[in-house]
Amino acid sequence: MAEESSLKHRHHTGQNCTDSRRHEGVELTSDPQLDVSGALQIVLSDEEQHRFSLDDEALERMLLQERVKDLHAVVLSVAGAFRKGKSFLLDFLLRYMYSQGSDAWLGGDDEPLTGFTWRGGCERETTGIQAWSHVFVVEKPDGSRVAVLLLDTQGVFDSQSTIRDCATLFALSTMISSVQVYNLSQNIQEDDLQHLQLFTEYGRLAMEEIYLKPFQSLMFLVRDWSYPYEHAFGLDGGNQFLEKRLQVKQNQHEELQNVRKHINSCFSKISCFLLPHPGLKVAINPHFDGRLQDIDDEFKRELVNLVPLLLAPENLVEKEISGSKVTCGDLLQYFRAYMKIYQGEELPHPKSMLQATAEANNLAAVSGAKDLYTRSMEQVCGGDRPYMSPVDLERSHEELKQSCVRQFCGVKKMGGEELCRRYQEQLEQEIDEAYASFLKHNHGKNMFLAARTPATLFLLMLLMYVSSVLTGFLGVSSVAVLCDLLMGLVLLSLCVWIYVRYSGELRELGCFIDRMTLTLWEQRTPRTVFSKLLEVVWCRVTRSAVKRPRQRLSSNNNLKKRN
Ligand SMILES: Nc1nc2c(ncn2[C@@H]2O[C@H](COP(=O)(O)OP(=O)(O)OP(=O)(O)O)[C@@H](O)[C@H]2O)c(=O)[nH]1
Ligand SMILES: [Mg+2]
Repeated sequence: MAEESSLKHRHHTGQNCTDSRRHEGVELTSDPQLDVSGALQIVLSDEEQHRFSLDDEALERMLLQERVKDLHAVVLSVAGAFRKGKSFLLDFLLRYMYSQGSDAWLGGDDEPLTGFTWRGGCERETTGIQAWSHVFVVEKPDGSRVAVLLLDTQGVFDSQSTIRDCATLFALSTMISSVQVYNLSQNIQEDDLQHLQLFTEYGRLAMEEIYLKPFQSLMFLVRDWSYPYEHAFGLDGGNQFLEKRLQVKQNQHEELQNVRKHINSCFSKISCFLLPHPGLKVAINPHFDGRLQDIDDEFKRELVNLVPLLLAPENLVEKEISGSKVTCGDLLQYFRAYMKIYQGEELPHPKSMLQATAEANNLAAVSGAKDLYTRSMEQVCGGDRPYMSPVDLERSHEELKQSCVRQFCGVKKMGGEELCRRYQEQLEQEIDEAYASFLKHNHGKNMFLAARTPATLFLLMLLMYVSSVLTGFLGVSSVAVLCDLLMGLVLLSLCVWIYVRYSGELRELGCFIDRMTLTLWEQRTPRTVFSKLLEVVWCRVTRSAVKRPRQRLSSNNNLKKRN
């Protein structure tokens, strides 16, 4: 515990800026609400729920101060993997901002480094997004005044964050900043580019309007660069190296080309700076507290070149959204809007490479097996096949379902048993849904079922006609007229139904008539009438058939008797 506290160099109070100083181009006025400057936690992370929230009040206090709220904002953020010296670097940027104009901005040899919390050790330090509470007001060479904000972000790929957490924070800081420093160690690896592609795509997805390029300036900052004999330290060497790394070549694999094209299409300006190793005291001494005397000269030399490149008044890049410059007041609104999108559930969840690949494998296998089922069922009962008995259809479905599931299980897939079982259930469900649709289609081919509506209507008409004749004959003319009217209505419905079936128009009306007749059919009235009629006719036919032989028999008997 004691060792841990000695490792930490917490400097929350940072530089007290209650004094009013003015150096070339930088104005440090007293801050009435934020009397002591420090790191302000503007995005808080909920470890258990893996959710982020905005400290609206803190952000409002910072961005809506009278002296900055209407000034165009310059937002510099540092993001990248955890434990790679991001907060450490930001503290040098703070030193520059507090003492700009002075050549000795780097500070005294035995001055501990203060500002954003940094420390040695292997566990992560910064969480969520922190902003330096003092917003610097800088006068640019053209006379305009801008507000400069510095952001420190949680390092990605720590052992407690999901890919979605990392993507959310990286995307948020890229969307909000005008200059994003992508802090890398030793080299620019392909996975660094792939992650940048994933995170920026996640950011792009959340932006409503995309004006040419969604993000502004990106600087790859390669720490501990060990190959100065190939590409010299600094910006020129870095840009040469980056040009080589981001080059799209004809003979390159499409996957490599896509990553590069994507990164180039996302940022208006991309640069790279190669920074030397700061020395072993910085890297491994647990008592190192940031004193310049413990840092290698070469590192300090390059730091003096790097920091003004980012923060000198002539190099400041104002934040633009959809092509127009954004004030600190506007920035607050954008921050709120972006945060809301990431808190919602509309965006897809970025996944780890294995999980995404495993899901893709399983989905492809599901799709292949379902295709096989559909093709085979088309052959059994497709559109050009005649009506099939439902029992036979169900038998074919069961057989095909089993063989499709077998095919799905036979395909080699990543992700293990559990994932495979989940996708097998999905396949079975999709097959069952497809079967329900085939069943309906087959049902529709049944001629008798198709003729149900006209048959019912015809029967109704006949019924009305008979009733009308009978009641007319008995002298109940009002009922006879009612029957005639009903018969006319049924005839009209029949004509409309035929028209709908023929033209394909007014389908809603056709469905309504079908529903009505189906209700009647289910009431069994027409069916009963129809079967009764059949019964009567049948009885008459059979009775006359029985009578005739009997008559013949009795006349024969009579003849016999007479004889
Ligand atoms: N090798 C190396 N170490 C550095 C460099 N800069 C700083 N460090 C050391 O890296 C360690 C971590 O520094 P931090 O600034 O806290 O790192 P961070 O990236 O902010 O870490 P998280 O907040 O956990 O994401 C400290 O011990 C620093 O002394 C560098 O350029 N190279
Ligand atoms: Mg940090």
